[in-house]
Amino acid sequence: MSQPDAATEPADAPAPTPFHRLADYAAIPRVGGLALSRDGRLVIAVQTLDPEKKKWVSALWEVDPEGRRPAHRLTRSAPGESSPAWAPDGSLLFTSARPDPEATADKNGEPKPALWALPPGGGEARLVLARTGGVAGFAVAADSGHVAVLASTMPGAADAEADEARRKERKDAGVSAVLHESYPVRFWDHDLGPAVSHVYWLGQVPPEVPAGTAGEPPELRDLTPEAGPPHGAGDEISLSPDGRLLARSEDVPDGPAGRRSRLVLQDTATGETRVLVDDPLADIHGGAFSPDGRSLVCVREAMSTYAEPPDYTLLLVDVESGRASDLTAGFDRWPSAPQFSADGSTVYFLADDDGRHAIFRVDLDGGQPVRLTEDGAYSDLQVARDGSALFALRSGYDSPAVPVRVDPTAERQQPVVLPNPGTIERLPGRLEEVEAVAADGARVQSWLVLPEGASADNPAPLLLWIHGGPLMSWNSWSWRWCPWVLAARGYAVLMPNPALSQGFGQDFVRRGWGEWGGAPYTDLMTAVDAVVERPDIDADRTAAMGGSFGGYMANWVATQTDRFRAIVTHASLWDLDAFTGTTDAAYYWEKEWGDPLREPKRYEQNSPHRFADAIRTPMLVIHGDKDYRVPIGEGLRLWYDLQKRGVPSKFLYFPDENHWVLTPGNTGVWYETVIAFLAEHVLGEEWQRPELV
Ligand SMILES: CC(=O)N[C@@H](C)C(=O)N[C@@H](C)C(=O)O
Repeated sequence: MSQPDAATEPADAPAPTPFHRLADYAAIPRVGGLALSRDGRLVIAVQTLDPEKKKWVSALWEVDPEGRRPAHRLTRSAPGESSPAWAPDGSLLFTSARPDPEATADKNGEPKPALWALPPGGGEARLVLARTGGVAGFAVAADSGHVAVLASTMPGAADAEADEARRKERKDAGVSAVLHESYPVRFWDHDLGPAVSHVYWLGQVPPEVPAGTAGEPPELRDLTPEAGPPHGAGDEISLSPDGRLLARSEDVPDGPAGRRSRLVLQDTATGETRVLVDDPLADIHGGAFSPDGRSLVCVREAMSTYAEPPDYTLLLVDVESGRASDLTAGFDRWPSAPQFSADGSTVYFLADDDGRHAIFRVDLDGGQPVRLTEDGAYSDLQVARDGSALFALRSGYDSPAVPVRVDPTAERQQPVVLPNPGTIERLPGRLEEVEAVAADGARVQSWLVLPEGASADNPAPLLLWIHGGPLMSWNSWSWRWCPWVLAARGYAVLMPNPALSQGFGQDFVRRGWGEWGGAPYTDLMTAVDAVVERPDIDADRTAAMGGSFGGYMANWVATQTDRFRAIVTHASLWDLDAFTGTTDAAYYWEKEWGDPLREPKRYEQNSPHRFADAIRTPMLVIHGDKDYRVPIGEGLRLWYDLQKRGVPSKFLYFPDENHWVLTPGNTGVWYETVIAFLAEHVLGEEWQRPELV
């Protein structure tokens, strides 16, 4: 960030917390990604600012699983390292776009991530595998150490040379066009095709060659030669512990312009493929093998329909017969990320539950899932091989993600936080959990961040933050929407989980299904009504903000009420019909809303653009041009509609950001512009235009 932050003290005075100055905030190390070796070594990925402060770069750090010693850094390079996974011999595999010190000739073009290995005893990392299109991911067999990799490959290219030649041919001819013959054509922020993802068998990681000797590139065998557009072989793979089987979820057509995923199993020696779980009414994904390799646990996501939201359950699948049984029948939450216990008798998984994203355990011999953790949101769950512990990353509104150790037998526990470089010493305020009751009796749970000093004598202005999805919930730390940055500037931030939020049961989702402007909106207002009654909140100085679906809702709020002094809407849906036809996965939305030509009702009832004339509240519109989830047309049309109507408004446009804002500089101006806009309209201060925009 190049700007001192206007909302704080002089640049040389020490700030009370890193949230008071945006430059300090950008410099907080960010933990993401955790891997546990079979002998209990733990590694995390940590992002820090590069020396020019132009990007966050990830490096691998080793963490003491006992929590006695401080974490220490294992890797260092300008492009960074990510996706760590341990091989059974104790070497650490990871991906990195770092240059190969042994390379004799420079291959032209953008450096792409390659597969690297750090030897078991430490020392220099060495290059294992590079591909022109990069290594997009890999899986390691837990016992045998065999490796399979994901790499994007040009159509018809039988080997790496042919792939490279085809890419070069297009480049030399100045061709970037793609001819599509199937739907979809984009994903989040990138085009699909002409190269698609393939799964290659690498086998054992080839031994290191003596320094100065040119080693042969490892031989790869294409396990998915038929992989075709749009998604190729997919991006989720796992290997059986002995490396003999590979499970992956494969994308298949589902009616015209529709897709769903099924689980396929491949013999890694012969390449022979069979469909293991295929359900025309569900997406199947996330397959994980049992320690004996005889079973798989995966997620079944019952597809939504016009009448019903999706629903999730875990399937236990017999690898030999393909017989599947429901492991979480009757569990009214949405399980994800399943993993077997060390002895194969239990499955651990994650699920949203009451404003948390908790770790659960379910035994294979029956019984209901048991919640192991009390507070917080967990990810990257790893099971110790001796069954003694679970390791994971934990975040919440009280902490960004940090590595923790969890007792696999205790219920509703607080985990042990392991020493790491990302722990925050002090937050600029305090966190409360609050609730309100909607007109139909439904409980609406919220998180409330209060700034230091908020009291009846000094009530804090209030920001309503609306989460995206909409099938999500506020429960985990976000660097992009961090309430503490606003708390450091004196605001209270309310983060409610209204109808459609996950973790409150299927009926709570049903309450808002197909009626976004209904219960989800009224629940939010119920949550605000309850909080503004508090003496430490200033009911008169309030604003509403949201991104993505949260942006949709911010727009809807603007059309329904004048109670807020300002609205901030980022990557927002404005005209639901136009959005559905241009988002990257239209079929996802048409299930809920119907075909806009044949069933226009839900579009007409819920599309904010139809009520544009009612908007009086000043609005800050924010959108990234590379957003293919909520295409830029939504932001442009909203902005035009506001300007045409003379609504006081500003448009913060990011020509090269996607659905999120990912670079430190742009993140800085996002916060600066939001803070300046709120200061003008909520605090009544003079408009201070951020210098760099
Ligand atoms: C395919 C799809 O649209 N998935 C949703 C989870 C999604 O991306 N929603 C966006 C609009 C959001 O609110 O985050």
